[in-house]
Amino acid sequence: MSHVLAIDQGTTSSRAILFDAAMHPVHTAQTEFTQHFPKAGWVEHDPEEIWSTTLAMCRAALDKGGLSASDIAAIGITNQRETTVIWDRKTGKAIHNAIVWQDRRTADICAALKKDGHEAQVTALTGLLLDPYFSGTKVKWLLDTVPGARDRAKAGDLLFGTIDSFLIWRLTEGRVHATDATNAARTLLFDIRAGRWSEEMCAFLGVPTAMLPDVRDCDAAFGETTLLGGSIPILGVAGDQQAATIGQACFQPGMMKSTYGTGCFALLNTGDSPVCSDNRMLTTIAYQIGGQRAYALEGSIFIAGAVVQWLRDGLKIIERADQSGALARSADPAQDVVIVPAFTGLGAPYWDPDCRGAMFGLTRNTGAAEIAKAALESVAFQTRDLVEAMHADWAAEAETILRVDGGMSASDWTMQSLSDLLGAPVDRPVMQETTALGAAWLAGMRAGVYPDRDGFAATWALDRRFEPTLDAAPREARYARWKRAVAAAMSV
Ligand SMILES: Nc1ncnc2c1ncn2[C@@H]1O[C@H](COP(=O)(O)OP(=O)(O)O)[C@@H](O)[C@H]1O
Ligand SMILES: O=P(O)(O)OC[C@H](O)CO
Repeated sequence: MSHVLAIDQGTTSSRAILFDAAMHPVHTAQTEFTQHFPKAGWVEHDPEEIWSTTLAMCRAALDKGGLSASDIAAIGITNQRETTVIWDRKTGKAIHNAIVWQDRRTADICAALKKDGHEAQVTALTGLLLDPYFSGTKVKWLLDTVPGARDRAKAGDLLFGTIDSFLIWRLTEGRVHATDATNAARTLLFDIRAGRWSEEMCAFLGVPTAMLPDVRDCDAAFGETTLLGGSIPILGVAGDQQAATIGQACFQPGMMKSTYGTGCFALLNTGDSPVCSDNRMLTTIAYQIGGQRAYALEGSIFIAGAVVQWLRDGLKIIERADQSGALARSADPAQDVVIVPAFTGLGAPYWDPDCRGAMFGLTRNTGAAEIAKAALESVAFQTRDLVEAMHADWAAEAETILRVDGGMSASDWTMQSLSDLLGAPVDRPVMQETTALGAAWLAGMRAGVYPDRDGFAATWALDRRFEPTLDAAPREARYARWKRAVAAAMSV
């Protein structure tokens, strides 16, 4: 019983990571799976492939470590959030492909509800916006589109879940239909203050309550699986961005983490009462542990590391992502190129799905280095937008120190520019597997093999602190220029 198995079911890959008794990741198995794009703006996953890759990775991680079920104290699950599955209670088969969080097919439903003036009420209940990003309108679309689905759902024959619920159902072979509070908080169906499903939102979107999972704490018991060669309890569940918040030990109000993967998701812990945003941030549940709920303000940026992929695969000015920093460093400091990377619209705080990317400040001397610099800086400017909005919403007494993680946080150049443009320190931990660690800690703590919250927080270790090196005047001038560039891109 020396290890904990974390399942990290993400947007592009399924991973299983084994953590040892000292909470170190010791064996990892990972595989990508198929992305389906049936129409422009639609993104689907095959639930059977999500399940088969997840189970295969769990078995592969155990094999790599030469471990068996009896060595595993508990399983923790973390997952891509909002992605929606509806399945048949008897057969366990999904009635349609999963509709992924990136999918825009319900934009018209959202626009119509917004036009009718419903958004303020929806935000007050759920902390979210009327945007296709969230699960609620995806469930409505499925129930409206798949023949007979709504009647079957009303009769209790169909079940809804985000990916965590679907995996729990499969792992427990149909014995447990449950989710955790962080995943529930992303559905548009959950009353984040009362901590239960909102009958009002369910009625509003025509979602029968009979199909909803039981909502539990992140460190609750979610049943047991016997599919890995013996019985293992599932004792931890959190959406991936919340799991990273936990993994970064952001347990005090005012602590903030930002994860730089394909996109970027920043969460600011606001303590035990929800903060309503006047600046188009989301209000969400950061975690619910031992019956205690903490809330967060969240800002979601759609393009972060993806801008580096564009430098590599689109412009072909680098061969590998880790070359982007050196190229940016070689840029002519006299040129001030700005890139607004709105390749798929803009997320927080602008929420403009129709905006497209733009580049400003080009001269005859502009080359690959200046473009790489502007691309990396766009991530810093977008983070500054989120930090500004969060501070306007919630006047923290203490200075906010940002804890960073995700693939792009490996770039020293980007993290330094982030600190410079924020005018604040940026802390990068030694442990980069923060998302999986968050899920593993929840499960291991509940199983009694990992320390309590304070003990866990004490294990957080700094790899490097980036301190601002830019004076306030040039910093503010550059940020003002970014704001003008965004306004111009949105006006075209
Ligand atoms: N050294 C680096 N410099 C800049 N960007 C990087 C670097 N290493 C990885 N990235 C970017 O980070 C992203 C991958 O991060 P990851 O956390 O694995 O993302 P995801 O979980 O969304 O797949 C890619 O978009 C890649 O371009
Ligand atoms: O799977 P990721 O890392 O792309 O994260 C997706 C987010 O949970 C979407 O809200």
